[in-house]
Amino acid sequence: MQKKEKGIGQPDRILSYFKAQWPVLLIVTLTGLIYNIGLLAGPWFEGKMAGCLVDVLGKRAGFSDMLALVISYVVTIAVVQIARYCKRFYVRRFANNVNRQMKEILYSSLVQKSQTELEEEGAGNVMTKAILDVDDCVEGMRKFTTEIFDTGVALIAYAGMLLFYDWRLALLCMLFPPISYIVAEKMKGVVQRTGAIYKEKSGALSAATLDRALNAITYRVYGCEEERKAAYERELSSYEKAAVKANIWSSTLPPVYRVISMAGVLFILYFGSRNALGTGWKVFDVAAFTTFLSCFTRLSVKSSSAAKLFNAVHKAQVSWRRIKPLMKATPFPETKEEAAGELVLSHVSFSYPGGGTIYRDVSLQAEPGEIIGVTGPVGCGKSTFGKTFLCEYPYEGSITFGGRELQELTDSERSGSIGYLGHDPELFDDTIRNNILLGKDEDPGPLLKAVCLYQEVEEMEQGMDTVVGNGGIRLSGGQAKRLALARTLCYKRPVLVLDDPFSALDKETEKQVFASLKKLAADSIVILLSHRLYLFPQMDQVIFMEKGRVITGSHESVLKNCPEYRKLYGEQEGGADR
Ligand SMILES: Nc1ncnc2c1ncn2[C@@H]1O[C@H](COP(=O)(O)OP(=O)(O)OP(=O)(O)O)[C@@H](O)[C@H]1O
Repeated sequence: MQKKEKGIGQPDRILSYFKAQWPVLLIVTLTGLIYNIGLLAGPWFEGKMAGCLVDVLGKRAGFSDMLALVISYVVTIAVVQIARYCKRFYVRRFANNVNRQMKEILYSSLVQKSQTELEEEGAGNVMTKAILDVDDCVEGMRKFTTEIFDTGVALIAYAGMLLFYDWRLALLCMLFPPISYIVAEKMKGVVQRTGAIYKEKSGALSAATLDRALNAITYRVYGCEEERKAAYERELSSYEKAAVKANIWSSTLPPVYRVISMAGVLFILYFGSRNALGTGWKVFDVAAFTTFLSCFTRLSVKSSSAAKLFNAVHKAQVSWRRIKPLMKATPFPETKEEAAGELVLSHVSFSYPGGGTIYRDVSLQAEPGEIIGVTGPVGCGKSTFGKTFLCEYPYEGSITFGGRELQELTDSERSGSIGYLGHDPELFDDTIRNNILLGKDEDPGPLLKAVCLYQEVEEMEQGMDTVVGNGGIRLSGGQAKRLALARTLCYKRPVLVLDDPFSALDKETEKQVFASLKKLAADSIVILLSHRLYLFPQMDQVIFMEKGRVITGSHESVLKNCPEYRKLYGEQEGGADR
């Protein structure tokens, strides 16, 4: 059993994730407030110290006054920094928790999509894209949670302090940061456009470089090297021009925005000095003047981070919109005791819509613990037979499991009863651990041992946290197959259909994995589709398929009654081993 979607009322609403994490967010709020209010102490102390320095020089205060101020300043800054550390720690924890919860829900929803849907969309791709979207979405939530304090609260606090000292001067100089936003917003188009052109040119140059490298010999042999070189030079020079343009816009504009945002300093210098001289709107001493100036400088620096916040939120919204339809409260189908039972096939025939019969009249009975080996020549319909249990297309005859007709079960009931491992391992761009556990909270070690992958994973630099790439691209074929088998065993069902899970394994590994399978799936019915036959003597039943004809029985009886099976078995090394 898993602890899934605990505390997530409506997983398709982003607020639910914030609500579920309220204790962590409470700590974030408290430490965030301490940190941000504490930040005000910086300018305040700086002002006080400047004032004290003037007093010390004018002999109105002693060195001990300054020392007391400095010590209080250091202590306050230390407290503020500790609060900042705690806040960041808990924001990270919030993000990790939400990421895990979202992925659990996502995995659960993807696992229950029909095999056809997944195949159409490319299961590995769907998962990889959705996982990246979850990461972006959570990153946006994390930035929002961080920035709401680091930027939002800090801005309010600084603005409050400025208004407190001199509201007219505050309003006047606070006009400039919004002007810098507006200018930045107006210029965004140019920056994005030149950036996009640069990326495009960079892609073209990479393609041209690769082309020259891969086809170097061909170009030389056919004497078109010079021509290719000239074309390459053209790509290179247009890339350089685009890079310079993009860099000019992206690197020169931020200082301009900063200057606009800081323009209020000129007003502070003019009107603040008048205040200090006693001829302005308010009366400032040196401390108040310094505090005001320092506060405004920080406000204007902070205000530039507001753009970061908007960008993060916008990106998160886009990702959320894409994954929202998948974020449904569909708990993983659990294997129920009462679901275990006998599998009975009675006169089952199958043809794809509009096509001829792939196999006909299969009848058999199987008890939990039995392994049924399905084989036959290439293209005989093994995979089709395996997929019949997924009920993507209607079959003729009857297949009952635990007394219930398979095609009358709901999707969720069926996926709770039938586990399926297809030809394609369907791995997604996540860690080995996540590819197996799909959000479950347990140790994947025993499963990796069962599929003889533990040692290899241990030797990888990141171990179980190695990211395998989309479709398991960074693994060998055999590793990918075993990883997918580990996942299937992690989500064991009463009936397990495994389509050639050992095809990329050597004989010795296959034997070991088969032994583990027998042990781990001792209470399931396993339907094992395979080309290789040397393990077939260990099967409880054998199904041999050829040209629509199906022969069932024990290995010995099929061997005796079916010359084609005998021939196939004899041709394989396993036959000789016997
Ligand atoms: N979705 C489909 N629609 C129509 N025909 C299909 C479909 N899938 C498979 N077939 C056909 O069904 C027949 C059996 O294919 P299947 O993949 O089940 O055989 P197989 O024994 O698993 O093949 P292999 O030995 O290559 O693994 C083939 O003639 C194939 O063209």
